Amino acid sequence: MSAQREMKEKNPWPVTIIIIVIGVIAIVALVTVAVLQNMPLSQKYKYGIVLDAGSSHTALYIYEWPAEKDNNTGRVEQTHSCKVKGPGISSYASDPWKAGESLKECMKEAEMKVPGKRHHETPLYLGATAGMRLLNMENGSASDQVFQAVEGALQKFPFSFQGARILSGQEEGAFGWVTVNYLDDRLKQGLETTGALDLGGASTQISFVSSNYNGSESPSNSVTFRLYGNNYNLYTHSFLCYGKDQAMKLMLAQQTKSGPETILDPCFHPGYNETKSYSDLYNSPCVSNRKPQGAPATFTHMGRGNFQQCQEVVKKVFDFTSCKYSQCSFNGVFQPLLQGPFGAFSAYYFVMNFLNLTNTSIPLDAVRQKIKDYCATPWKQVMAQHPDVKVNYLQEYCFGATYILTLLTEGYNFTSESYSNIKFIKKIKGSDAGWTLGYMLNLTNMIPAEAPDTPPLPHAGYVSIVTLMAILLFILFLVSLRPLWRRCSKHPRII
Ligand SMILES: Nc1ncnc2c1ncn2[C@@H]1O[C@H](COP(=O)(O)OP(=O)(O)O)[C@@H](O)[C@H]1O
Ligand SMILES: [Ca+2]
Repeated sequence: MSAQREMKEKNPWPVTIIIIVIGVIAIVALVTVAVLQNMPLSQKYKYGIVLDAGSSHTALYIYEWPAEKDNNTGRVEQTHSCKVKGPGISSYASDPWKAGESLKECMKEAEMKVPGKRHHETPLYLGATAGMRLLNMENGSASDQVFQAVEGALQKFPFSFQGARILSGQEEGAFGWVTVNYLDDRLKQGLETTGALDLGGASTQISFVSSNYNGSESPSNSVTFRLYGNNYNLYTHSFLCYGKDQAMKLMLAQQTKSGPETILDPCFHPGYNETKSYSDLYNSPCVSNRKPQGAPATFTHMGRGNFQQCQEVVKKVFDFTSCKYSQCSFNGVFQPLLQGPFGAFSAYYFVMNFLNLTNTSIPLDAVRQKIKDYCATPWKQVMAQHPDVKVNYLQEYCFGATYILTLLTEGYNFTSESYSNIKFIKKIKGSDAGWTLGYMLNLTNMIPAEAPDTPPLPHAGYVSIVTLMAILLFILFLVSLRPLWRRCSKHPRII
């Protein structure tokens, strides 16, 4: 026996150490291969841009999602938004090119925010809502010119421009509903959905799933979706002219039927006093046919600040007289039984948030009392208490809150009980509630009709199990060597 061999036989530890080292290397290699092979690919992002051309203003939203997850969704997030300066594009009817110009600043911002190498593949959409619907009704060629100007401006940017168009009221309602439920992760999990209430300036939408509605009664209010393997039969309706700003015109038209020189308006604060022009008030198709004959050029708009009386005037803008269906909301429009939780956004949120009334567990009577007190507050005092709020918004919160309450309770039939099912929201998980995200998800086919195949284990679970198994195998291996070691220690000279 050589001296070296003798050494090994005397001392088995070098062999054991080698076995352990090889074992550890094998485990590390096995786990590393398992982890790398199954790791989600490195996170590259894709982008999409949507311009919401509303009646009162335009906003740009940038969305981002992991590149390899186009079809697995639940992962699209809003990363940036930009508010276009100036009014909505429909206000540029007499100067269309300015509508295009107005978008440039936000578009430049988008160029900075989206990584350069993604510019060409980033889809860019512009959707216009009720402001352009009204302009199109009133003056089709002016609306075409505004679109030409806007398209011309957007095409100059390096994104993949997919067109500018007017959304139908149904699309606006349905995509708002998709957005809310997508962000809440309700679609993928097949959970009970949330209804969507959107209050714009020129129109308002209500959309929800009701189990007693299958679309057969009033099919024009029905939108069906198959999303992640679930069928949805959505009820949706958009009321043109019932957005906050046009509803105010309806309310003022109610009070200026006879063409008076002065009105004492219960929906404005006491001490409010402005001279307004009849032609401005009656400039929209929502009221143009009601313009009083022989009215003076202007009227003095004075505030009375009386919530109850304001509610009476506001009620008159809704027609509750006829319904040819089993049940209606107002203006003869079918509405099934309200069901489930609701998310109320856009002007619903702005107004209720201003009045600290977003908490819907406050009883309706207390909400009414708060609005009553607010409306009765003298205009001077209101202005002094809110020096940073734009006067244009400030003067309208009394009317806005009264209108919201009347629309919800008298219009849509929310009760003191079901009122608490409403949540006034601005954002969900960092993304604005509104139709834009749903619109983009739909146009990029990002919500699959069928549920995507998901691996039986999440990545972290998979890695843990592989690691645990490898360690267990190795321990088993060491244990199987135990008789060998025992022999070594009893007869250290013989292996
Ligand atoms: N800070 C705010 N306070 C009150 N109202 C607001 C505020 N910001 C926006 N709004 C209102 O929200 C509404 C938004 O409507 P918009 O989306 O432009 O119209 P539409 O959806 O009918 O085309 C407008 O009535 C606007 O006055
Ligand atoms: Ca809107």
